[in-house]
Amino acid sequence: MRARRTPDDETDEPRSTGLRPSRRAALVGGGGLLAGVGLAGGFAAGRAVADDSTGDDPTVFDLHGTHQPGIVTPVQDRLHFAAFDVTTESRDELVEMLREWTKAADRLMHGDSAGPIGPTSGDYRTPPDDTGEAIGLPPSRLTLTFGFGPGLFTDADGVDRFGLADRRPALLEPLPHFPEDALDPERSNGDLCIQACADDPQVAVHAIRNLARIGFGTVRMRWSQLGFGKTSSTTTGEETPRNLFGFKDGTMNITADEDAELDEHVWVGPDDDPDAGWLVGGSYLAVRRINMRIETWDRQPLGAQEEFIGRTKGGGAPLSGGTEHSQPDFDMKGSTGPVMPEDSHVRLVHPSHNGGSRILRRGYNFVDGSTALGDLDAGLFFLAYVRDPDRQFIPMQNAMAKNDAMMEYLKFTGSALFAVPPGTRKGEYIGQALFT
Ligand SMILES: C=CC1=C(C)c2cc3[nH]c(cc4nc(cc5[nH]c(cc1n2)c(C)c5CCC(=O)O)C(CCC(=O)O)=C4C)c(C)c3C=C
Ligand SMILES: [Fe+2]
Repeated sequence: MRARRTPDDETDEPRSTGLRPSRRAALVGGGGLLAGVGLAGGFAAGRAVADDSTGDDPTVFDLHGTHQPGIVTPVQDRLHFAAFDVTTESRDELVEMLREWTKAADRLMHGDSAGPIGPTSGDYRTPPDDTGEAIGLPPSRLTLTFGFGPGLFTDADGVDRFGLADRRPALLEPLPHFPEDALDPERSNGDLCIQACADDPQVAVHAIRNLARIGFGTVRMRWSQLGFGKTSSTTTGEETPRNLFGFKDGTMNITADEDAELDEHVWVGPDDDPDAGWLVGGSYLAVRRINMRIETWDRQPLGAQEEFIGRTKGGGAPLSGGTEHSQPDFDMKGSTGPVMPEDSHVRLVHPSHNGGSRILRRGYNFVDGSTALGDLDAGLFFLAYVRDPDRQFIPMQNAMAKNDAMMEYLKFTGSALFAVPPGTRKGEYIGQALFT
């Protein structure tokens, strides 16, 4: 077994050898696999279901498969999400970058350096092909999920940038401006996106940073968002996580074992869009950066907080009774009206009030420092995978924006929609079917 590399080791290896330093190899057998990264809870979750992790190592997910990782694979606790603008005008350069991203993503998810040389080997006169901050860190269940925004197909003037316009999915339109949106253009939209999730934030940040480095000259990062504390899960049998309002979030999420529900609500089907056959087996990702006015929320009585949500704060049961996973009874009458208030969140977004629609949520809490007024710049970075944004996400968001009592405590500051291609087959590059 290799010992962990330290700066002092560097003189042991001749430079420019092309030896491939593996972050993982540096740890396996070194007694340090789990050390210091707080993985215990995440591991249990990862093992609870048949997941897409590769081989015997539950900390490694496979880039290759029917669907991209990072959608139904068990939700890790940390996020770095990045949206990019494509700056090149060359389709060949764009494709070449996707090839390079594919190779790097595969390496990174295995806990290897982003490039074959690594952060501390190679020619002294050239920049390393990995930035180094993940040396010694395990793969940490890193998943990298890639999406294509509307602007990749046609620009704001309708110009077909890369000969892809006739393959643009009909549903891939920028999200509309919803009532009460207060969007920051610098936190919205983008031609490409990468969702990096991992058990260790440094691993997620390292992945985004290196993919951005590889894309230099072809793409420019438009905005990015860090998240901590998942607000939903895709696995059963684990404690439901909580959002920054203190409520259990993700109780009724679609889980990885619900194959029929995933086919109905998440994966794009073969007959969905004749122009977008390349997207079959993929999905659409709706992104919303939602600031939560937590200081004001914290001054609301417990009973009012529960009425805003429609669930109890402690156990997460519907206000109509039962336990966390009981279905709400929307007809149950209280002394002043329905026990599940007409303007409560779960009533408005429940499938029975949305034509049977469900969505796969994969959001994260965020805190980005504080505002000039002394409030936390905090909230929920909402990520949802859907088969049809027009029928699923948009009506739900509209119902919420117009009628949800919780809106008083929310401010929507970022928004984007991406088409997420299906999984990458071995030997292919991410999204290849779009370009061939
Ligand atoms: C447009 C979709 C949704 C947005 C935006 C949204 C924001 C948001 N949600 C919470 C807190 C909770 N949401 C809960 C359930 C829930 N939320 C949505 C959709 C959006 N939420 C759905 C589809 C559901 C599930 C409904 C169901 O099937 O019953 C819950 C309850 C627990 C749970 O089921 O997950 C909470 C709590 C916040 C704070 C928020 C914006 C910041
Ligand atoms: Fe919600």
